[in-house]
Amino acid sequence: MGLLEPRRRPGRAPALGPADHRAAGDPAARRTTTRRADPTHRRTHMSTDAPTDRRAPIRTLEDLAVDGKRVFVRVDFNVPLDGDGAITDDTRIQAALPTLRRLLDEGAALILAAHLGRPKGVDPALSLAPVAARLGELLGRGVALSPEVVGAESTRLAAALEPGQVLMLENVRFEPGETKNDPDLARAYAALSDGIFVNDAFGAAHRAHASTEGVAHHVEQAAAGLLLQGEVETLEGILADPGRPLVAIVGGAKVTDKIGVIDAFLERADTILIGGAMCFPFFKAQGHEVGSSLCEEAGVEPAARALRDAELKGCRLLLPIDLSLGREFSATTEQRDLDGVDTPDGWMGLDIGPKTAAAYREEILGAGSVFWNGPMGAFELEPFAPGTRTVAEAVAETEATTVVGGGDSAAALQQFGLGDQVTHLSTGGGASLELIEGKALPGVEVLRQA
Ligand SMILES: Nc1ncnc2c1ncn2[C@@H]1O[C@H](COP(=O)(O)OP(=O)(O)O)[C@@H](O)[C@H]1O
Ligand SMILES: O=C(OP(=O)(O)O)[C@H](O)COP(=O)(O)O
Repeated sequence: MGLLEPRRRPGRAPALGPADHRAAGDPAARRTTTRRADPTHRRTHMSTDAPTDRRAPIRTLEDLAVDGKRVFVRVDFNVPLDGDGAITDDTRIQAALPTLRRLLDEGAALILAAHLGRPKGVDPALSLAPVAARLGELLGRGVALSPEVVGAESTRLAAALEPGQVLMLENVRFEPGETKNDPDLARAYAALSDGIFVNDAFGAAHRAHASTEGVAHHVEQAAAGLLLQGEVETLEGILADPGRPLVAIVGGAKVTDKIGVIDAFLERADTILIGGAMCFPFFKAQGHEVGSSLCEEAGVEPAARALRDAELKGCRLLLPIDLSLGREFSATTEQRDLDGVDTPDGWMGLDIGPKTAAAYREEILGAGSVFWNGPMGAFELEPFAPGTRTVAEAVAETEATTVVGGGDSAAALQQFGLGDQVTHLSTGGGASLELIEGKALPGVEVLRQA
């Protein structure tokens, strides 16, 4: 995703859907094992190797005393802007409101820190001014913006704060020490507060930066905000104790970026549904023709290994059985359906076909829990949106617990007007994937109780 592009909810007895019957009798379904999803099935290793089992709990707002205190709050307000610098999607600002309102209601004054884009030094186009203005509207109170990140002016403005007031610092990435996790900068952040740090920036929790990780070492109290806490609990929950069957849908463009996620789900999921350009390295590994489809060469070997691992681990890894083809990556390109997956020369697969979409829909409707990351095709091109739309509608419709891991799948859900019909729509793309992979997120680890 581009820097300023959009960032982008009980289980039922899972009946075997028609897709199971069709696929079980149909070698073209390319499932690598024939084991059926069994709702009573719990892998024994589930309880032993969930990535977070051994970690201490995270400190939360319950652990803080903020009345009459100035609190340094890190939020992820990395929102998309249009060419005129106007915010086109304020989801991330809205998502932080419960934390901010609660701290204000408890008598705190807030010093907010956030990044926008990836500036190299000060860049007026990436000022947080429009964000401060929008936050002020949403909170119904003024939000002052310091013209700098740290320095005499920020110190003066922070010192003058009364309970209930909000000060936003300029884009923390205007300071070169931010992304280097410079301890002096981290100390300067802490000094603006009364020794209290709240991290609610889940989308940036995979970054060990001065305002996400470093500052926590220089305050007396550090805790997770409600958003970060909810994100971590939900994502860890779907790994540790998912409703069965657990169906993971992995799409998008690059296997190499998401092989860690596929590996994590090979250990835990009952079924993995592969879509998007992600399927072509799998097809290549199986000896199929991919035509001029986007097929990441470096993904072929990991895909072959994932196919072998799926057999070994008894995870159903399903690949498309039909495709929607175009001549080129364009909304106006010549289009045809392919019943099968051997893509002819001069054509590229730009979406899963209707049979695949219908089969994936049945898997999702029969799931106890669903995790989705990555679109099923080039959904931003209307002719190639139907596969992603069918999956999005099934994710919205299923009674399963549904977790969508940010990024383009979250954008797709919003595009189809279904963003509010899932159990959990993550505000973090990279952060949610790293957490699912079992990686430690620095911005979360630093909040664990000693
Ligand atoms: N078959 C395909 N061919 C080309 N591009 C595709 C195809 N399927 C999906 N894509 C592209 O993949 C991109 C999203 O991939 P990715 O960044 O991996 O997803 P996410 O942001 O959800 O992690 C979209 O821009 C979409 O156009
Ligand atoms: O938008 C973000 O990440 P995401 O695109 O992975 O959801 C976060 O604000 C982190 O931004 P960064 O990837 O510039 O550190």
